[in-house]
Amino acid sequence: MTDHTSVKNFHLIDQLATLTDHRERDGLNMHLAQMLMDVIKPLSISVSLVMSDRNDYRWIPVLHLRPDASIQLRDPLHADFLSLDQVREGTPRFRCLEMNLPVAVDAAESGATHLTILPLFVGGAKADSGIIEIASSNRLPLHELAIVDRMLHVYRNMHSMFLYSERDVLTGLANRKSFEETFYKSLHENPNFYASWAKGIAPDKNIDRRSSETNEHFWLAMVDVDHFKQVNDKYGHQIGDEVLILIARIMKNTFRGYDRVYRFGGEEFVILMRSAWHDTAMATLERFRKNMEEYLFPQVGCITVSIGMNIINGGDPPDVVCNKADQAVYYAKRHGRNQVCSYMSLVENGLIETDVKDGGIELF
Ligand SMILES: Nc1nc2c(ncn2[C@@H]2O[C@H](COP(=O)(O)OP(=O)(O)OP(=O)(O)O)[C@@H](O)[C@H]2O)c(=O)[nH]1
Repeated sequence: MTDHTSVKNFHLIDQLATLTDHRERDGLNMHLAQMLMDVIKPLSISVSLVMSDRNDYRWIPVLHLRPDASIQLRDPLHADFLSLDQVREGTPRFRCLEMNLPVAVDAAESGATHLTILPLFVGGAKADSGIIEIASSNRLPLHELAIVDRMLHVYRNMHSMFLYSERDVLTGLANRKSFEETFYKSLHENPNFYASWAKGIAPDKNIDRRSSETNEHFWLAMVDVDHFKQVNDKYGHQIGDEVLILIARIMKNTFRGYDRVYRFGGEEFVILMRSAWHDTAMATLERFRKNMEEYLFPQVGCITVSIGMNIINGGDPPDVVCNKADQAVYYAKRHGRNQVCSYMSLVENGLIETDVKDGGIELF
């Protein structure tokens, strides 16, 4: 082996080793793209993920890397869903996902450059899938494709390891551990929002009248299943578990693909959602409450939920926002269950007292 070859091999192994240094999923896409840029030296590398809202599947470009290091990073939580390109059958990207294989698009078809499209994960064309696109002057030679394939192999292993640690084992929803990270991320990646959060600006109680679609807010809802102990006591723990799995499914079908749904533990769930208006956030939660009420759970029949919601604003750390939503849940439980209560409205109407200060500022 020549010195040159061993230096190259060492470099490759070093790149892979640093990929496994990551302790969080964030940054993994960028590291993969940088690694491929370094080894293959293409014109550009892009990563796009599939987002879904019920049966509407769209591409969200999350990363674009060129040798001059100009990059673009986007988090699906902030995407304007309807402005994204739809996933269309028959396109090279779709074929790549469908076949789970690399697809080469010649310069004549794609414009000035050759494109090599590879599936980011294995599992076909559905939500949570994605592609990596490599633009090059010439078709990628087989030995380079083999390198990309092996790097993707390591990437996928790392990715599924992170995914496993972020998931609730029973329902497959995100777990409590991943909540805090997303909570802060959602604030950081929305400059207007973060500016007011960092300054500790109190939420505007007229928010439902003043907000516009371009000025969206984040809302947190806590969901607690009503009389769940009775389900366990009457039908057994296994049926109780099945009910929790079905509730998670109803939640996934009710909320939009870019809303985040968590199981905090037991029969408690949390939703982190985006909406410009207090009333539309309430209406979405009301739709979920109704879907629950109308669903007939096998053996058990009807199960209802009590929901408390609150805006994320005014410098509240996650535990304070959760605490306020929890107070609204408590109110719902004490006043008949099977209802959605807004912390803001309850405080405004004098139905509960603000016992939590927001970064030293009294809200109302
Ligand atoms: N099957 C199952 N049950 C669970 C799980 N985690 C917690 N539970 C049960 O959830 C029940 C929660 O009961 P409580 O906190 O008394 O509340 P509840 O019966 O829903 O009553 P309200 O909240 O007042 O409407 C307990 O019986 C727990 O054992 C789980 O993973 N699986």
